[in-house]
Amino acid sequence: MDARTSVPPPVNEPVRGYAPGSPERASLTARLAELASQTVELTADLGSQQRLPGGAPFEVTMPSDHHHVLGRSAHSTAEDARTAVEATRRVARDWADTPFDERAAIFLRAAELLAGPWRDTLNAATMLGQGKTVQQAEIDSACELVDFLRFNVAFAQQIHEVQPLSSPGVWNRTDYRPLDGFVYAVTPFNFTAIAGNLPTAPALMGNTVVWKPSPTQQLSAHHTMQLLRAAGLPDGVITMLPGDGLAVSDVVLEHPDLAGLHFTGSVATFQHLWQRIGQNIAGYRAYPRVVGETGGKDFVVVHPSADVDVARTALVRGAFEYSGQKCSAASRAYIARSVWDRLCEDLVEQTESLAVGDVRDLSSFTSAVIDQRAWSRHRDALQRARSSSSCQVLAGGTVDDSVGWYVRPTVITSDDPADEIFRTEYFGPILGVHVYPDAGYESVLDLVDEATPYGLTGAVIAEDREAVRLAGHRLRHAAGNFYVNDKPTGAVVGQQPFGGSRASGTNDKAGSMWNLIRWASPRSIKETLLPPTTVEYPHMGAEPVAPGEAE
Ligand SMILES: NC(=O)c1ccc[n+]([C@@H]2O[C@H](COP(=O)([O-])OP(=O)(O)OC[C@H]3O[C@@H](n4cnc5c(N)ncnc54)[C@H](O)[C@@H]3O)[C@@H](O)[C@H]2O)c1
Ligand SMILES: N[C@@H](CCC=O)C(=O)O
Repeated sequence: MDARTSVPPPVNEPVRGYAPGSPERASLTARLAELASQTVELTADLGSQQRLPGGAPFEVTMPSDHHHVLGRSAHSTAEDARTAVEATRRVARDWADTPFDERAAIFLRAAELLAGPWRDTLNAATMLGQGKTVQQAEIDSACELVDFLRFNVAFAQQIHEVQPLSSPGVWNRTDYRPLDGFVYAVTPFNFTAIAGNLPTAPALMGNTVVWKPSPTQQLSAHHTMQLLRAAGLPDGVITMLPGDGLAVSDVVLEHPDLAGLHFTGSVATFQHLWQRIGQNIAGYRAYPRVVGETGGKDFVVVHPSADVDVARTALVRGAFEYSGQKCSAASRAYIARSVWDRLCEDLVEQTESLAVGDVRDLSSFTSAVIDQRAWSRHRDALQRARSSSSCQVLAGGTVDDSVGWYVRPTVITSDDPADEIFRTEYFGPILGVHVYPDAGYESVLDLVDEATPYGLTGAVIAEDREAVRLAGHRLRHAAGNFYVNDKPTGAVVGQQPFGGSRASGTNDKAGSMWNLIRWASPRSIKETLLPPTTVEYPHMGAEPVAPGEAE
């Protein structure tokens, strides 16, 4: 149990604008040029040693210029995984015994370093390596990660403050122990903040962590690890294994000390990892906690009363920022006929005019998709849509891989609400639109609810209060993050705790105390201050003798 002081009240990190002529733009541009001119060795972090893993090599390239190599790494082998697990196990007890305040101070320092001197490095690495524009990098690798680091400390303190009642003569306490083993954090390519949060949240709660980032996020993962070290994170508390994770999972998921999986990525990968844990369930010392946030097919419902400009902005930003590579991206829209008649032309024109280009050109609205696999998936989806009699490509629809993995922001309408554009998570810049008759609002809400197995994010655009209420009610389980008159993306830590249910995940809400509690195993302690010294209870005594009654 830790003695506790109070932690600094968290505030959200302000988003910088990077306007032409601003000092932040000059300093970021210089760092972009530096990182772009280097080829970094992207090592594994195995506690006391940082070295390349022993498996097949791979390169991290720029999505917007795929001939440009930013870093070289290698896939981690089973032997690397064993070394990483042993490194975390060696320090587990010391870390668990480190007072909360001291653990918290490391992550608070990391937040300040990132908000200040490390900001350009993480932003530049995220822009170059993951194809984010400056705005998208800033809200992710700077602000959201700073927020996770700051707010989690405050949430952890809130958890520690939840203590039981004590009756007279007794002192009851809850000891928020770390889990009885290590946590496996497996993270996606698309958010540097998520990749940073998944290992640090369990570590803050006193756990040690084996972190397996996505190969396409390895450049910013490398810098995140360096940042944590600069903030004072001891060797082995978080170990990091680059690569595809196949050999790593063979070791980690079979290890008796596996105490938790903290995952974000696709449904298929999550279900595969959970199945493997299930298969080995009798082989663990304690039942592993499984937390996973996965895919989405996120909706925007536009009511006849909607403001057309609000709808257009929510659709374009929601669907095409970061080329739709957010689990929260708007990828299916249901638009009332009367609104569509006024919206269609502007939506198409605005989509066609979006600047799509190299992330180093700060005037780009968005850039390329992450890699060849994503690019091919979009090429095939667009070919299918073009040849389908029920689909009409209204904007975009073209791809180009000559320099980068480019897919133009695309709007496709279909009369068939069962078409795959309304059901499949392409994870890219394709927005499916279904136009419904104005009188069909209630039935369209049922359609939205039932069309996909997901339940991540969604939005309703309406001026009519009853329409908003109805959507909120009918779509209660269709989205874990529900937006009214806004895009369905851009959740802010501490303001809109993030996560969905159904196929979209376990809904443990990253950036909230509900997530952190999953990384604690509470122990109830009862201390009796004046303990009893006799066995008998009052009911066992002899009946009192009535006055005058013979004994
Ligand atoms: N709900 C959310 O909060 C959220 C946030 C971001 C991304 N996502 C989802 O993530 C997906 C996109 O990310 P992605 O392409 O990186 O997902 P992915 O499932 O392909 O990969 C996720 C991670 O799993 C790893 N992985 C795959 N197989 C593995 C194995 N056998 N053992 C160990 N690791 C393994 C990958 O290398 C990567 O690190 C989309 O479906 C998106 O919706 C969800
Ligand atoms: N939290 C992010 C999405 C994360 C998924 O990729 C948002 O709200 O847009």
